[in-house]
Amino acid sequence: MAGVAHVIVDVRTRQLDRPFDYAIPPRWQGRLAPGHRVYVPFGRQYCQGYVLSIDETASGPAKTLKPILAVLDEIPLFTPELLQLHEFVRDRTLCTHLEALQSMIPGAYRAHSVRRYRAVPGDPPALLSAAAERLWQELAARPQAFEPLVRKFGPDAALLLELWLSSGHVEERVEAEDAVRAQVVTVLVPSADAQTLQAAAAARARRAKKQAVLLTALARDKEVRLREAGIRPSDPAVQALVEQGLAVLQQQEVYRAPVAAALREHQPKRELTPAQAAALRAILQAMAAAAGQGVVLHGVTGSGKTEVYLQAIEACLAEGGGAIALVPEIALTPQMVGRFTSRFGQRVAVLHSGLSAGERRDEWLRVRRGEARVVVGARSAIFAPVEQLRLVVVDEAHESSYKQEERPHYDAREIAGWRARHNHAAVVYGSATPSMELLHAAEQGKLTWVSMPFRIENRPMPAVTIVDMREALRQGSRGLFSEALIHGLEAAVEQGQQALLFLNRRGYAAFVLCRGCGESVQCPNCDISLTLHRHGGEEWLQCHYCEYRQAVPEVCERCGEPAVRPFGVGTQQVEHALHERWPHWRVLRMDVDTTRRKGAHREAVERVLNGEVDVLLGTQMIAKGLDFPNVSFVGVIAADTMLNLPDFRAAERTFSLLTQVIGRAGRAEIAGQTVIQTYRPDHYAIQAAARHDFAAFYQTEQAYRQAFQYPPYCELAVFFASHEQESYARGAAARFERELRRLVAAPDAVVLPAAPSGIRRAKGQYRFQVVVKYSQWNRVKNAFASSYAAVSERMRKLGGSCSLDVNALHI
Ligand SMILES: Nc1ncnc2c1ncn2[C@@H]1O[C@H](COP(=O)(O)OP(=O)(O)OP(=O)(O)O)[C@@H](O)[C@H]1O
Ligand SMILES: [Zn+2]
Ligand SMILES: [Zn+2]
Repeated sequence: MAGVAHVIVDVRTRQLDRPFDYAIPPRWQGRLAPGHRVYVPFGRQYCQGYVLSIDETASGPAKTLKPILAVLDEIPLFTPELLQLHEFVRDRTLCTHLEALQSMIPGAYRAHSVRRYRAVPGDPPALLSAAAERLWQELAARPQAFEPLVRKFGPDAALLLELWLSSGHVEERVEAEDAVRAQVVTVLVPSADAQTLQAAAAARARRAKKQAVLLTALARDKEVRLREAGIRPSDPAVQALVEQGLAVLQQQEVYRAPVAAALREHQPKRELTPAQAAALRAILQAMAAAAGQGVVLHGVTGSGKTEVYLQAIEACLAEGGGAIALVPEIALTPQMVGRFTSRFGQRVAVLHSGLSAGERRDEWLRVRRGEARVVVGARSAIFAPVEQLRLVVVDEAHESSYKQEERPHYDAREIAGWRARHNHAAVVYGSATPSMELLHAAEQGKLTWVSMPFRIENRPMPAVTIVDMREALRQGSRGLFSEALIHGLEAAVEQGQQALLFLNRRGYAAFVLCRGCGESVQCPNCDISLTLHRHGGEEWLQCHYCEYRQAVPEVCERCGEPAVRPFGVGTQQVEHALHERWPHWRVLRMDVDTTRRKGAHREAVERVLNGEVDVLLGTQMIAKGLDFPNVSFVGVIAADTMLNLPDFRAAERTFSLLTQVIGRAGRAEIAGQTVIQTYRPDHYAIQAAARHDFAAFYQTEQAYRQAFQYPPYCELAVFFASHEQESYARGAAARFERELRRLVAAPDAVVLPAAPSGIRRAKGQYRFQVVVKYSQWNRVKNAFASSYAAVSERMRKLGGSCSLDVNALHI
């Protein structure tokens, strides 16, 4: 009886998207389990693979099967739950086994192969040169990997190794090595009891002081981490203790601790307000029901949602359960992470893209080993291997960053629902502006709706003034700041409070335009205008899509007029205008351009909290989730930038973003004032946000979505084809459309005609798309899968690429 493992190999081709059979070598039998990561031969190469299932009883043909070469981890990386979940992800997003599996684990767990050489005991080969002699000595000492040998001895080493391999003097082994491995430290541990150690220490107190110190430390702490103690393993004192049998040297694994992104903000546990207590009760009930129930927590900005999450998780831990809390792009929410880590300490693991690969690996491993029971993280943390999961919290549940834009196109909110059902747990979707989808699901009775309609201590919502910029323009004002905005800023800063200025566009100006002929300067690779940047005395044009840069032309490239002028305002321009007008104010700008460096975001938040900033100016990243008690004024420079995007969610996004940014004002003792500048003061999204009137916005928006059949009244799928040549991209989209129309029809699906994407060309690739509206994924998924297969492979051979985003947020 041999046993066969069904393995998904790490080779990226759609045709290989099935398990392959491998023989389980005798020494792994009974130990190998589904979810284990293994190392296998495949074709003429070696690669890592994931065991999907095992057939212990299989025999016969197993003889001819290739064997598993190694098992890469002590425990299977994938729990049985995650293996099941990968099937769901595959089914829901039409991705491959490999894509689904790899999206669940940290990138550090990607092994590559290392070839290692070992001298075969016995007579050495003829050593004809000094170099050969040295190489042989090196190999005789211990096995060596190929790359370092060649680096050390030059290309001749490769020839010699070939020669010795064929003469049988050297053996070769292929081993797997992870991209990022465990961090190990050398520790000295006692091999005698405390009494013996103390006696030995006393005996050496005079003659061998260093040994005595080490022995005392060993008796007390049971180990000495040598690097921390500033002692080398080769130190004579260490060696002496080892030789005398009093201690041994060991390699010990240590976790890398991620601290960079979190703020040490300790917040004591609070007495809940009645609204918070009611919300907590609803969550605990959902947990107790053990039926995978979902709760929408609709709490206005500053209503104290975080405290409710923290206490729900505490209850969950008290019952021995685990929890996952998702936050959007965690690097942007250092306060949230800080509140979790200061409340739960070592029981929390933090997982997000701001960590180094090593930190992420170690945090993940702490979860897998059951040492951390609470996970706080961004989108992919929804796959954290938390066992006995009782609660999933999705904070700011309306955020589009929960949807993965690349393959596999999963939505973490949906995965949260799956995991809650699978574990008989509960899921909470918290937001000040729940999405239309959440509202719809609640109306259909699929989710429970809980409201916290007031701020903590009944603090008032900020007062909002809408400024009609058309009016200001008519009255001859050309400045960036209206009278009301200037007044609000000055009032706040003069009273020692802080102000926040929001503008959703980075750079200096939106684009440059020739006044002679009306032409703007376009990116050569993309179908969009270049953005003007001005910083540190320099000026350049930059593409926000592909990062292409060029100088600002002095004359128009089309008509030759020296009339190229900037249009549209960006954050750099606002920063400049603030400096001009109020030179003594301390202004901090926060956008993608100022926060690229690791930790930059946390530092900025800290500076605001420490009162080192008068005006915080920035894009989306200052609009959400931050809790600054001293901010009394919020100004929105231009509310229309988001409204004008060609997206059916533009109104919802505007409403949500304005509500969030207004909500940053007046969160503590001081009352909040806000000013919104806009060219469309009557738009329902702006009006509703200004009046804090959720119901009004939702009613209008719902009617519109229903009339035009947009989500939540259907789902959208977008097929994308891109190619350097326009005709290929168009052709692939047309073919997909044709295939799909052949297989599905209304009412199951409405297939819209193939058309160029919003940005027709990006990064040198033409892009065409097909949008499909459907209502039940199960009724259309097979048609999608086969239409996609009919197009994608051919497109890949032509040097282009395709993608299919189902349950898409945008078109
Ligand atoms: N029960 C309580 N008593 C006193 N203060 C509280 C209580 N609960 C929360 N707070 C404080 O109220 C403030 C706002 O809470 P929190 O940041 O959780 O708001 P939120 O609901 O998440 O709002 P937003 O959606 O705007 O992020 C915080 O400073 C928090 O410490
Ligand atoms: Zn011109
Ligand atoms: Zn570009």
